[in-house]
Amino acid sequence: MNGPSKRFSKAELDAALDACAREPVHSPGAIQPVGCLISLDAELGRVRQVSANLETYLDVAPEQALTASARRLLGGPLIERLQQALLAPGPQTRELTVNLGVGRWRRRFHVIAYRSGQRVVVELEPLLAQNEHHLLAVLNRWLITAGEASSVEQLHQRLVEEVHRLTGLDRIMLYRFDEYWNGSVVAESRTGTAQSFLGHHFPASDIPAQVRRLYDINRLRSIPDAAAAPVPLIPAADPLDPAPLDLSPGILRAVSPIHQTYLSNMGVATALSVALHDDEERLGGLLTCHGLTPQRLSPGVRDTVRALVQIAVPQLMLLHTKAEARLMGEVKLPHGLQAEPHGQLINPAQLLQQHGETWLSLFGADGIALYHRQRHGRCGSVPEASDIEAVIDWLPQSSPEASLWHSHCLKETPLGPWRGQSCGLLAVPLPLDSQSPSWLLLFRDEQVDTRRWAGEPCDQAEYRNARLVLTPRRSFAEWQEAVHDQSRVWRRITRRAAVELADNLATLIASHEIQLLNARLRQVNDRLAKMATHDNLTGAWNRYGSEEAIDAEIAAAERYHRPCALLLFDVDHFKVVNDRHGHDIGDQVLARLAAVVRDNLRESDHLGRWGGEEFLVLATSTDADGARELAERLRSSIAGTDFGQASPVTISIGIADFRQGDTPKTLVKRADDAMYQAKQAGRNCVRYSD
Ligand SMILES: Nc1nc2c(ncn2[C@@H]2O[C@H](COP(=O)(O)OP(=O)(O)OP(=O)(O)O)[C@@H](O)[C@H]2O)c(=O)[nH]1
Repeated sequence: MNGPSKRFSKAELDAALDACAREPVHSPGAIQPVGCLISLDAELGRVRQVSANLETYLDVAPEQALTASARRLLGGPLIERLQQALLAPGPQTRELTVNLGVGRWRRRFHVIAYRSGQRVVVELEPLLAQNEHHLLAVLNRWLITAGEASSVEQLHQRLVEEVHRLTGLDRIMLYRFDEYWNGSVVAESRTGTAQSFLGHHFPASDIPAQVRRLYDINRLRSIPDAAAAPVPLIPAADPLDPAPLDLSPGILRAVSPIHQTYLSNMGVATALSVALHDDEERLGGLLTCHGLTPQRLSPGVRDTVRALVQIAVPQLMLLHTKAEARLMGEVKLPHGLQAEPHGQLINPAQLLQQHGETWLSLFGADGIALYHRQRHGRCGSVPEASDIEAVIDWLPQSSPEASLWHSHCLKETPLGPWRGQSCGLLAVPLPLDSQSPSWLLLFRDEQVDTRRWAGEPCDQAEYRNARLVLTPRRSFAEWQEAVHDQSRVWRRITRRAAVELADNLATLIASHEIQLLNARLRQVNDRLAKMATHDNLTGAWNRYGSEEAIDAEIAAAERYHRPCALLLFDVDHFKVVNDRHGHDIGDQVLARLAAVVRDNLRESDHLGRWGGEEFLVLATSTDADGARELAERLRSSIAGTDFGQASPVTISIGIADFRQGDTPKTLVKRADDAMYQAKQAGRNCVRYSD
């Protein structure tokens, strides 16, 4: 930015701005000449102040009015109506239509009455003979047109066009404030003679804070003739109440000289503005109508303009909410998102590889980084990895409890040194309950913004009586200013969507990590279960697992009357193997033997280690003959296997087939007896228990 002024220091300008901000615009002690004003005491008995032009409207000289009673000046019926109206609860201002005066002075007036401190102010504005029946039709039509607008921009445009048609003024503009109260014209409808201000920026000082506050009190400001000389109040100060009369709620309040000059420099003779407040009652913009020649709008037309705006505002909020909801919908993570290959922690880099580009375009960002568990993923224009670390270190100190941090001018923040080519950052912490915080970081590069100002904003002060005062710009010709080191601002809707995305990411990460934890728990449990039922050396069931399997198989055999057999076998002279070759070789023999046996079994048969060098095979759906065949196959396979230095290795097998009434104990006992017989018979053979 070029700095606040080429000619004045910041301190000088700040002082001038301060003085401007203290100008009592709400109590100028004067009114516009399109009507007259009478200030009464709180009881509506005495007249305390009148506008100097009273005679023009009521044919009563101010001096005479000041000595008269309110009843005498305004008539008993009006005073009684005002008393009733002001006593009843309701809006601050009361509006009535009355006939006042006698003879040729009798006229219809629009009356606005309101309390101002301990006084009652009555503003009278003569009514023009206008047929205003069409106003209701305008409102009815607008209710439909406004409701049909499909975007904020379309509704803005329709509003300025509708007001243009209704008022016939030369230029209707919709003016929106940014966060710093600078304004820009976002929609316009005008006649060919009026200069266009569409897209122009106006500095915050054009509508200073105390003027903005007036719009909070009174949403409508009407200036039928900007050049008209203000009409003072007589006497200038109320002798019984020296507090200046606050005219904020009324319609006639005089225009401040600085504003008069401003409008005249702009070529504006008539101005009408209506405030647009957002759902938090913050002044968000103004609908401003300009006429190039002085024109009076009737109270009915003014009220209709105000009503058009009032109808548009909730519709605008609805459209904003819809746009926001659309964006929120788009930051929802796809259902069943393949976050990471099974069994791995969320990898931010991979997540951004999949979705980074989509998110960049949704948020209008140039770079995005996701930081989680000391790892970060990046996509687009993002500062160096070490700079990201510095940013992450600093962020929690900036506002520890905040749901986000953002800047569109990083150069002016402590992150300046690490910003790289990024000028804007929107940082949202992921709401995860973890020791080290996780962040979603959106970056924007510099956007050299060529701002079209209506008039050069820095040429707004001059020395008067050795004091710097703000002056309205003399020229409203377009003036361009290049704004550097800034990105586009992070709008509220974008900020909300980023918080939503961070929430969604946190949910994804948390559920993924819980799944991971569950998978690990399952693995550990499986291992523990295996350890409880299996033998470590051979992979066969251990004694406990074997017993469980025999129990289950006997129960099934009994229930379904299906055969099963138990083969119990023991390595012959295994002690010799250990003694000769050592225990390790003995172990290897057992492991090899189990593998050979397993190779000879069907899926449904089971191998168990009964103890030491004694094994069993539980052969399901196998009768005595099948068991004999299997036993012989096992025996010969072992005898024919090369066990290296421990060879030859042989086994003796005892077989017992299931008989109705068998228990595990009886079945094992018969198999054990048969195996004993095999040993007795010289080993390396099979015996069947009859
Ligand atoms: N290496 C090793 N040896 C084992 C293991 N379990 C039992 N043994 C050994 O196996 C041998 C069994 O010896 P014995 O009961 O006398 O029977 P055997 O020498 O096989 O003789 P028979 O059964 O009568 O043919 C003992 O020396 C045990 O120490 C084991 O897990 N590893």
